[in-house]
Amino acid sequence: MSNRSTSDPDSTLQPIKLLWKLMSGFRAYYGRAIFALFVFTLINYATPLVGSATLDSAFSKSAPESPLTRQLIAWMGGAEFIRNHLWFPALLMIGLTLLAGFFSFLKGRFAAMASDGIARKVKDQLYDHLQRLPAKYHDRAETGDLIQRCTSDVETLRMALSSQVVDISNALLLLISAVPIMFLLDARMALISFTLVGPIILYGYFYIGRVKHLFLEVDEAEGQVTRVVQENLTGLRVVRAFARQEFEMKKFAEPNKLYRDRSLRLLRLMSWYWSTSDLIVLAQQGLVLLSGAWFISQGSLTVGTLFAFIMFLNILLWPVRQMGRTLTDLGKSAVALTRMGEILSEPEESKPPGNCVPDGPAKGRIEVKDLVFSHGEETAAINGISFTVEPGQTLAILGPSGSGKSTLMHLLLRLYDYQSGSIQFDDRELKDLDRQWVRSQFSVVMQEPFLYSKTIGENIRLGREGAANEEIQEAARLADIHDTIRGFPSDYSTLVGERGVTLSGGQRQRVALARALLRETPVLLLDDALSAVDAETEATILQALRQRHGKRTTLVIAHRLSTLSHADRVVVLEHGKVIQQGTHEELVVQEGLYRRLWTIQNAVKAEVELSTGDQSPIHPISR
Ligand SMILES: Nc1ncnc2c1ncn2[C@@H]1O[C@H](COP(=O)(O)OP(=O)(O)OP(=O)(O)O)[C@@H](O)[C@H]1O
Repeated sequence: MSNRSTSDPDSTLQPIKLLWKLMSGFRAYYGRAIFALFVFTLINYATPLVGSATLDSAFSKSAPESPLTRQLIAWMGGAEFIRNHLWFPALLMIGLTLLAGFFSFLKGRFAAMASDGIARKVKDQLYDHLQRLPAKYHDRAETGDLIQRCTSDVETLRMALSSQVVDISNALLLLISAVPIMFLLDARMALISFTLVGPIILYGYFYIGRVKHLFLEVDEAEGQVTRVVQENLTGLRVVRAFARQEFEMKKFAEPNKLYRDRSLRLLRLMSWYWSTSDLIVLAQQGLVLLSGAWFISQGSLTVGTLFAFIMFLNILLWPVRQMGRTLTDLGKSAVALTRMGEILSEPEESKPPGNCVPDGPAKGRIEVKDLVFSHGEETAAINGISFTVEPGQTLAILGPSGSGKSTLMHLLLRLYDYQSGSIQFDDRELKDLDRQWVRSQFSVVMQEPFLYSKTIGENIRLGREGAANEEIQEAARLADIHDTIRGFPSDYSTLVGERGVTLSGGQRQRVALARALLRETPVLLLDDALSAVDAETEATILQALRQRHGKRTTLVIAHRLSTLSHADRVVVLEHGKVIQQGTHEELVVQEGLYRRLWTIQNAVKAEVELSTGDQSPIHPISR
């Protein structure tokens, strides 16, 4: 995250603190919303007071006891004038209601401007921060859960900020301002009116406190549903191929049921809350009505004052009763905020101040010495590897599955930092070099290349922004994919993915290779990058790469010896250790894994040639 310091890596930001921070830049909008709310509240109170003054002027012979009502009658032209011009208070009340509506609109508008702005900002920050988190974080994070935090949790927060913040201010403002006005009107009635307000608020507070944990549980259950759907959609083909639909449906039914059960439980508890608080509100209104009627019959209260109290209660009790729901939603928002805070408080990929950015491009010399790295507690994935690659040389890396080949590539890219030993890049320790600079010196084709839902041309251009079309085509030619692209309906403008062509595994690898070749960095890393390409195409690509030999350092991981045999040097890994090292010619005469693989692959080749009668080499195993 750009504006978050990395100095407090372990602190999980408190929701309130985080919210305050997120609100920066938008607090003025809230100020305006609260001002509009204040005016709205004042007008809201004026309407019943005008009604009360009108009723007392029309029906009461004597002047009302309340000095507030007397003053209001005087402002409105006196009891006589009001009695003879009833249209005037009617118009006044309509005007006041319209004005209240206008300020209510302003309040909503400013609050929405603030909440939408904050939601956008927090989404940007989350996205930005996720880009900067280390590979280790993404290794253990669940994608579905992250998506939920960045979408529905942000939406929960947005809703809270657009309505709940204003609702709470509204209720507080109403309560604070109602007390003096109601006491000025009639102290006895004011006391009676507030009898049950305290219990309503306390009841809401304690009830919500007790069911709060359920909000988190419902949220977690929703997260599980998202996770299962996301996993299922990602692996849809595997599910179909293994006829696992039945199993997947059961797998989905479980979290779905859990979500339903928890939501229902929450709903049940909340409906208890709502009905009970409704009962208290009704009891409060009944109490005011009954005591008002009693005081009127005793001649100690005017009809106008009772009217004003009934109106006040209507204005006051609704938001006070609503406090329960507002607190409920605030509980949800606090959970959502905490979940977002957990992401935002994750430390970014470290950027030690000592890391340097050398001038100009690297030469591409790599010297690895006694390198040790483990992903966690388990045995080291890289366990004391040493080798050297001179600038422009090609190093091939071979080894059984799980021997640490990809991990080695990831260490070179500084996706992880090694625990001991050293990697010298152009005679400087890799750990002392700026990560971004290191990555800018490497082009990489990963084991499972990722292409965006863009056009093929745009996907290749990602290698170098601003590359000319001719350069893109040249890279595609080198990767032997140019003719295939030409055959697509829209050439290089053909979309990849759901809305366009579905590329085969080999085609994807070649597009990714073209992207890496376009980058023209001092080092090229190919992590099993041609595994899905047929042998003939592979030979063509290797031939093209050989012609560029010496221009850039190349590290190539592969299982086919045909891919590896042209390398200047081959390193054979097993269990994270180098078990053999040398040129193809040296290794092929040495006892060991390389020779065994060589024999097996040659035997297979010979068998294929025999069965097809084809005497030409399938692919150039020897140089
Ligand atoms: N992100 C990770 N977290 C934990 N362990 C990992 C991670 N990535 C790899 N490993 C473990 O590290 C070891 C080396 O894995 P690596 O992917 O480097 O092997 P590889 O030689 O590239 O295998 P393959 O040829 O199958 O791609 C394996 O035991 C693997 O389980």
